Amino acid sequence: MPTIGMIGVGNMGSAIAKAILKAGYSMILHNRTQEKLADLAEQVGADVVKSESLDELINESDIIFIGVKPNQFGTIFEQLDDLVIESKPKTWVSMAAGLSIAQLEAFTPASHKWIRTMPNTPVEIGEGYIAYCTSKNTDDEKITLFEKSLQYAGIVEAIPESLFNAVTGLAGSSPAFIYQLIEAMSDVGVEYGLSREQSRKMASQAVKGASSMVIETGMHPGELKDKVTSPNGTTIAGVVALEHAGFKSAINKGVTAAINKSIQMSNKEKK
Ligand SMILES: NC(=O)C1=CN([C@@H]2O[C@H](COP(=O)(O)OP(=O)(O)OC[C@H]3O[C@@H](n4cnc5c(N)ncnc54)[C@H](OP(=O)(O)O)[C@@H]3O)[C@@H](O)[C@H]2O)C=CC1
Ligand SMILES: O=C(O)[C@@H]1CCC=N1
Repeated sequence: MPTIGMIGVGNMGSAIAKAILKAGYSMILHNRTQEKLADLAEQVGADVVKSESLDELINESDIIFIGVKPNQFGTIFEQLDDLVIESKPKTWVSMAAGLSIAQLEAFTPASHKWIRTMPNTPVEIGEGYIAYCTSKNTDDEKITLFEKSLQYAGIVEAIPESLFNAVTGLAGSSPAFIYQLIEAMSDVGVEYGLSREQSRKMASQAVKGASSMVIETGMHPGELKDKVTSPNGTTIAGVVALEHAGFKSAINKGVTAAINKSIQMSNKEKK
C-alpha cells in the first residue's frame, strides 16, 4: 500500500488526512506544533507516523500534501531545501488558495510534479468537494493514487486552473456561508422558544434535505422552491421578505468577495 505524506495538519490538512486514513492508506504526518499530531492520532485511532524530522516523510511518501498557509510555503521549502534537491522527483499536492501551478513549481526542482487542489472542510466526513489540476507530465499513476486516496472525501474532479478562483469562492469558502445561515436560522428558533439544540437540528436538517433534493432530483432550485410556496402561505411571505432584505444579493456579494480575494491573493503571490 502506498504511503501518503502531509506537512501541516491544521483545519484543512487534518480533514484531508482523516479521509485518506479512512481509505486505508498509511500516512506520515508532520506539523510545527506536535500536540496537534497527537490529537489527530488519538481522534482517528489509526496508525499514523508522526514525523519530527522531514527525511523519512520525503523519502518514504509516494505523494506529499502541503497543508500550510500560502504564505508559509517559502519557509517550508527553505527547510526542505537539501532534502528536496537530493530526493527522487516527487509529486506534491497543494491545497493553498491563490498559488498557481507555475508558482508551486518554482519551489521545487524541474523534475518534481505538482497537483494543485481546492478542497473544503466537509471532506472530513466524506461530503467535501475537491477540484484539482496538475503540472505538465504529472504521472497518471500518481494522479490515480491521489484520486484513490481521496475516495472517501466526496467529489474529486479535474477543473481547469483558470477556474480555480471561482472554485475557491464557490466550494472552498462557501461552507462558512452555510454555517452562517444555519446559525442565523437557529437564532430565530431560539427567539421563538425552541431550544438551541432543537433549532440547530431543524435548521441543519433543512439545509441538508434541501441540498440533497437539488442533488438527487436534478431539478432547478427555483422549481423546488415553488413546490414549498402555497398561495398566500407562510413560505411565500418569507421568500418575499428575504428578497426585500436582499438575500440573493447578499449571497452573491459574499461569494464574489471570496472569489475577488482569491484573485487578489494570486496576484500578490505573483509579485
Ligand atoms: N480551512 C479551509 O477551509 C481551507 C483551507 N485551504 C488551504 O489550506 C491551507 C491550510 O489552511 P488551514 O488548514 O485553514 O490553516 P491552519 O493554520 O489551520 O493549518 C496550517 C497548519 O500548518 C502548520 N504549519 C505552519 N508552518 C509550518 C511549518 N513550518 N512546519 C510544519 N507545519 C507548519 C501549522 O502548524 P501549527 O499547529 O504550529 O500552527 C498548522 O497546523 C491553506 O493553504 C489554505 O489556503 C483550502 C481550502 C479550504
Ligand atoms: O479562507 C481561506 O483563505 C481558505 C481558502 C478557502 C477556504 N479557506
